[in-house]
Amino acid sequence: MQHVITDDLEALLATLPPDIHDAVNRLENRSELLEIVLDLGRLAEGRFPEGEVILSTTPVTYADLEYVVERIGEFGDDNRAGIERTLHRISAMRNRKGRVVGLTCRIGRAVLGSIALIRDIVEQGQSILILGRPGVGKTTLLREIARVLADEANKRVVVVDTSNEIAGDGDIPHPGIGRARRMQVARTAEQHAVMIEAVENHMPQIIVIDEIGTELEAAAARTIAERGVQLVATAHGNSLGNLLVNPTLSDLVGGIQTVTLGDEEARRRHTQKSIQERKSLPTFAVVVEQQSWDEAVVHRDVADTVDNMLRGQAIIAEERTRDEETGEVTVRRITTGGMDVPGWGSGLGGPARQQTQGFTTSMFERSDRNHTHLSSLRSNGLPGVPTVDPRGGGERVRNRNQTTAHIAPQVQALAPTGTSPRDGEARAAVLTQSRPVTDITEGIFQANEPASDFSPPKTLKVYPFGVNRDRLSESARQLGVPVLITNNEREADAVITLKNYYRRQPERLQQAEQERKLIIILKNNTIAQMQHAFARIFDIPENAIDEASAISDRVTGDSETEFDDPGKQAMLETEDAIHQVLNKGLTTAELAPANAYIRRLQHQMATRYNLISRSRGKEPYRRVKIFRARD
Ligand SMILES: Nc1ncnc2c1ncn2[C@@H]1O[C@H](COP(=O)(O)OP(=O)(O)OP(=O)(O)O)[C@@H](O)[C@H]1O
Repeated sequence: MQHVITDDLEALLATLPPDIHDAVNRLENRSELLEIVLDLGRLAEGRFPEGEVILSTTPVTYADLEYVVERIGEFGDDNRAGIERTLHRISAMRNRKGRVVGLTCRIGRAVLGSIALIRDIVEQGQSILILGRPGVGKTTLLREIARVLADEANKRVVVVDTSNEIAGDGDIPHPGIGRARRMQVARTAEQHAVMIEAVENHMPQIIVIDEIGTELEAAAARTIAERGVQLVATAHGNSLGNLLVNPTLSDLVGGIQTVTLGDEEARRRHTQKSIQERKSLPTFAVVVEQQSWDEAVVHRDVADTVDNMLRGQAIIAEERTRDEETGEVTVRRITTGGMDVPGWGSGLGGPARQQTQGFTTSMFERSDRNHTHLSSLRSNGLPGVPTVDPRGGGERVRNRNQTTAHIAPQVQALAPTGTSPRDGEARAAVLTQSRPVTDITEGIFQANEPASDFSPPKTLKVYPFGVNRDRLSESARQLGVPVLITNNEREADAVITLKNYYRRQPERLQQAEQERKLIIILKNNTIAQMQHAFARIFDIPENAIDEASAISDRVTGDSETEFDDPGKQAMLETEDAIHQVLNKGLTTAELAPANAYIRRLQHQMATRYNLISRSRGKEPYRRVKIFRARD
């Protein structure tokens, strides 16, 4: 599709002194004009992607500058102003007394179709960070992403619009953001607070934000991502590499820490004792380095790329180019330095590039291990859940309280494929159905289907219900399985939940069962359990899991104890109950008994969602009940 551009250029020209206005009107390539620059005592200039043109014959005067200032909106504390209902941005330079001595008038445009380059990634639901030099078109791309997600993907999108640049000046957002909602920010310094407010008050599925630039904003971004909301944002910096070494913002891509290895470990790794490692999971799973309107380099797995960068290994990225004439997007895999990946495509038994609906795309394998795995998936067809033990009979699975629950004979578990002490009882069982749901402890099943008939799609879309999303994505990433975590229960192929939730609220999963989705039940929120479940589904050997778990645990600091934390569990349950009341038509929800401290947190959370809450009963059974506020 060719781009459709709305630029309301006339509205900006009307604010300029008449001679400059006329000079712009005489330009042939006005539709490519980026900025008009007025500096006191100099000739006015027009900036194009290719260079500048002169727009006046006499130097700019104070009167010229005042002419413009009188016709535009008020300047904010960031020295930026706009023109109501347009996307233009006018930035001022002032002398030491505050008087305007220079103006940069940027022509804002809504460019429909500019998302083409990364549309597939945006729709996958991962958080995306867009980098690029000033003026490369980041805000324009962000605006189009907001519109497409709101209007075409029907998502609840909130734009946190610090300088009113994404949705334009004035209180009514520019149609360039479609149905996305916009929150204005009174003072730039409050951007981080508005980001959090957006999540707490307006239930967005996606938050769009221009220019994450401070530590507080980076921290707010992490909080938002941890709440399972997709973030699409821009930040200063041209590349993932320079963001990583920027102390203020490196947390966005996982951050760096120095660790000291023991002598033995250093010898084994052939490294020095003091090495640099990624500190945490990146807030943004994907980084897009925008190079121009039609070119970008995409890092689809930021965690992996950062790990490789820190180990001094070559990194592999995708270079995406959009053909201006045909609109077709081409994807090339490149290594550091922009070289094609040698041999890519040749050894995989498939074409190097694939053409789908005008989109030329490659296969997205990552490391060698995953590479092998995915290519074996291709040659053998996707494996279904591994074969059920032919001997039949029941299987005893220990539940949380170390008692044993008997699963009906139709519900069969796989013979264990290894006996690593790490997984022990956590090993996921693969179950067939025809059982009262309350009999289930942990396992994977699909309603009314023999387990062996289940064949996951090429990418398994998983909807987490009470399960920690970060750990889920980290476990899939480390195992190298094609799992996408979605916020949309309907589009999911599988629902992953905890035994506790499943026991207490099976009705939540009834819809998923009716739609014959795969249901994965974990005993608790640990990476080890998640990996075992995925391993079962994707037929991954045990040693790969143990290796991957060891890495994940080191990176995330994961441990059973941390996730058995009753406080965290209680708050997850509260969030879930609130979700039920707000979205599922329940009028009340009663929470499990909890101590006074947790009850206080539960009341606070309910208040943030404008719900009423009361404590009921006597200790130790005192519990919080949440009600929908009367309309
Ligand atoms: N795809 C496009 N087609 C036509 N014009 C575009 C396109 N993308 C951006 N522009 C124009 O390029 C200029 C710079 O774009 P934009 O403001 O989005 O850049 P930016 O990277 O956000 O800049 P900054 O970092 O300074 O905020 C604007 O005039 C915008 O209208």
